[in-house]
Order: sequence, then structure tokens, then C-alpha cells
Amino acid sequence: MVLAWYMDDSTDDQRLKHHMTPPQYVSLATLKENTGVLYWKLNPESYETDGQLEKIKSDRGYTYTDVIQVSPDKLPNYETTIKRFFEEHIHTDEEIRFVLEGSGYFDVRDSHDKWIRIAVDVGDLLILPAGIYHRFTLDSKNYIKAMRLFIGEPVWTPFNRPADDMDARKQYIEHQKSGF
Ligand SMILES: CSCCC(=O)/C(O)=C/O
Ligand SMILES: [Fe+2]
Repeated sequence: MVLAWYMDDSTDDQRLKHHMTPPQYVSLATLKENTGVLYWKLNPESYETDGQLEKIKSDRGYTYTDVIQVSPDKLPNYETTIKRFFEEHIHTDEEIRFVLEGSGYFDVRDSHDKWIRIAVDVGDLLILPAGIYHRFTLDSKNYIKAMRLFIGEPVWTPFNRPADDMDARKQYIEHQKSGF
């Protein structure tokens, strides 16, 4: 099962766990209620044929898929790109990632602007809502392969914080206030 927890304030290596002392875990239900993040666990052996991924795609209108590999030797412009992933940003659309191999951390801001770290592993499908402040880092294993999904032609543009005046951010805050 995916694990999520509040992060400490340490500036140590971003690939470390950064637990609070003692650790303060966040349940999937709280994650959804507080941030709107959605999560599914799919079977990595059978997702191509068991219909689970197809159902999520058709329910949510995802028409585009591709695969990204993030590691020092697989990703072009690795140093620049990994730095960009870890800058706090929003997108104007959902960020949908299904982990095929490896692992990593998605960090999202909660309603009090605190970082929650979400540890993703093989079979995890995560949806970050449009307008949520977030960032991504590899963990100490330094490798992830993930499917990216999108409705229509993909737009990956990150808008770094501050992006509070953007419609996507304002709409996200409205959803958070009225309840996800
Ligand atoms: C595991 S996919 C790499 C991270 C990414 O695509 C992204 O947009 C982070 O915000
Ligand atoms: Fe992103």
C-alpha cells in the first residue's frame, strides 16, 4: 500500500525519507479529503488485460499515454530535469502517473501548506489534481519508470510557485474549501 507522511524541515538529501520525529503518517482517506489526491493500486502483472486501467481511463477520459524513465542514465538532461521536477509547481491539468518499475516520492502541500510525502512504488497509480502545489524526486534507488496519462494532447508545463493568481490554482482552492 502507498505510504504518505508529513515531512521534516531538514535540507538533507531530497532522496531521503524526511520523516518527522516520531513519524506522522497520513491515511489515503485524509490525503483525499485534504488535498484531492486520488490513488489506485493496480496489478503490475495484469494491468494490460485485467480491465482495471482501462476502466480508469474510460471513466476519467484519459486518451493519451506514454512512458517516462527517470534515472541518471535513462533521462536526457537528467540534472536539469530532476531539479525542475523538485521545484514546487502546479499544472493546469491533473498529473496522472502509474508506476511500472522503480519508486519515488511525490510531495504535495496540504491545506495548511505543510508538505506531505507520498512514496510510490510498482503498481501505484496517483492522480494529483490541477492546481495543487507539488514536486517530485527519486528516492535513494534512483530509478522510476512511469506511465503518464492525459485527457487529449498532453501539456506538461510546470508553473512554479508563486502561481496563486492562476485560474487552476484558484479553482483548486475552491474545491478544497467546498470539499473534494
Ligand atoms: C515519475 S514522473 C516524473 C515527474 C513528473 O513527470 C512531474 O511532472 C512531476 O511534477
Ligand atoms: Fe508536476
